[in-house]
Amino acid sequence: MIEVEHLSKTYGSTPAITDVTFSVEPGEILGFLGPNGAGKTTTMRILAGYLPASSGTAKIAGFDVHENSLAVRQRIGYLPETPPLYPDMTVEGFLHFVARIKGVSAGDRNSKVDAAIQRCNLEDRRKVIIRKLSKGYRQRVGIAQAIVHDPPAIILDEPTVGLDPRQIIDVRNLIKSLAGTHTIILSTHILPEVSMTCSRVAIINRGKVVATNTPELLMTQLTGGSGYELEIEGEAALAKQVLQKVPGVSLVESIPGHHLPKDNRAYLRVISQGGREPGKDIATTLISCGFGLHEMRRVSASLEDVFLQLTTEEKNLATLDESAQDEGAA
Ligand SMILES: Nc1ncnc2c1ncn2[C@@H]1O[C@H](COP(=O)(O)OP(=O)(O)OP(=O)(O)O)[C@@H](O)[C@H]1O
Repeated sequence: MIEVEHLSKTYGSTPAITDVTFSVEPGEILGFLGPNGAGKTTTMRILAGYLPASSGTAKIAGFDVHENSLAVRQRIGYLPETPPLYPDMTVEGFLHFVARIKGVSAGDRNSKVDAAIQRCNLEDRRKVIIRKLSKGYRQRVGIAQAIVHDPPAIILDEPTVGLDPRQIIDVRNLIKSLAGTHTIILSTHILPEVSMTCSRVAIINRGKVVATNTPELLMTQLTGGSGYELEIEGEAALAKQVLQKVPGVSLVESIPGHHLPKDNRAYLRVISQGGREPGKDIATTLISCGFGLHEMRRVSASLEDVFLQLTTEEKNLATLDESAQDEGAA
């Protein structure tokens, strides 16, 4: 439904995205995950037809976003980072207006607006002026305007930013309820958003897609599904340096919330490379370098570990990409 191939965008001489390739199957929710400045908004805007790419192609339902932008706009709903709302209109009035400009016929407008209002739980606010709505409700109106013409594809750019925890849950549930009947691409820098909402994830870093897969398979592939938590005696920074050199170790990080400088203890998480079991070498290296080892246990790696690893290391991670795997299997 959404096919992006070798997409690049340069602002002046600054590359924002480089050779971005991914696809989203019908009914799927793809999480487009990356840190600030990774290139998420740039990609979303190109897909929505608001920004021309410097090179490469993007197609939605078979239509090129650049060459057939009108056909594409009829088939997508787009929620930018800041929802495009008219604050002096009522919710209902605004959705009628959007339905009209999106080409919904006069005869269909009432039923489409009602359906969007119902889907986004806006029944009790339909007559309210938008400027009087809370941020959470405005976001729902933003999603309602994206789906009012019932497009097959929906593009959501950071849909839960600035919402309180309750509103975040509501908006995530709403997005999940749209899957199956819609194809969704959702950009976010928030990890739990991806594991809770998305069936697949593309991780983007510094303008490049560094991995694409289901959240579960990404974790397994990258880490072999395992890591180790350590309680050691000695200086954390030094221990990290030493452990990073152990063969089979991919990432060493401090465990947040554990900081007891008084007794000279450090709490570290070590993530192994896929299929490697460096536990024995970790223990012997620590002991031979004079660290005390008070505890060492195996833990499953989290998506957070994967994300950190992919976005903090300068590695060639192309082998983690599904397409690269397919090629390998062929
Ligand atoms: N209009 C612009 N002119 C010049 N550079 C830009 C412009 N828009 C974005 N950039 C740069 O392109 C890169 C990608 O930005 P983009 O907004 O796409 O990232 P993002 O992943 O959406 O980040 P965030 O989560 O902070 O919104 C950044 O380095 C940014 O500074």
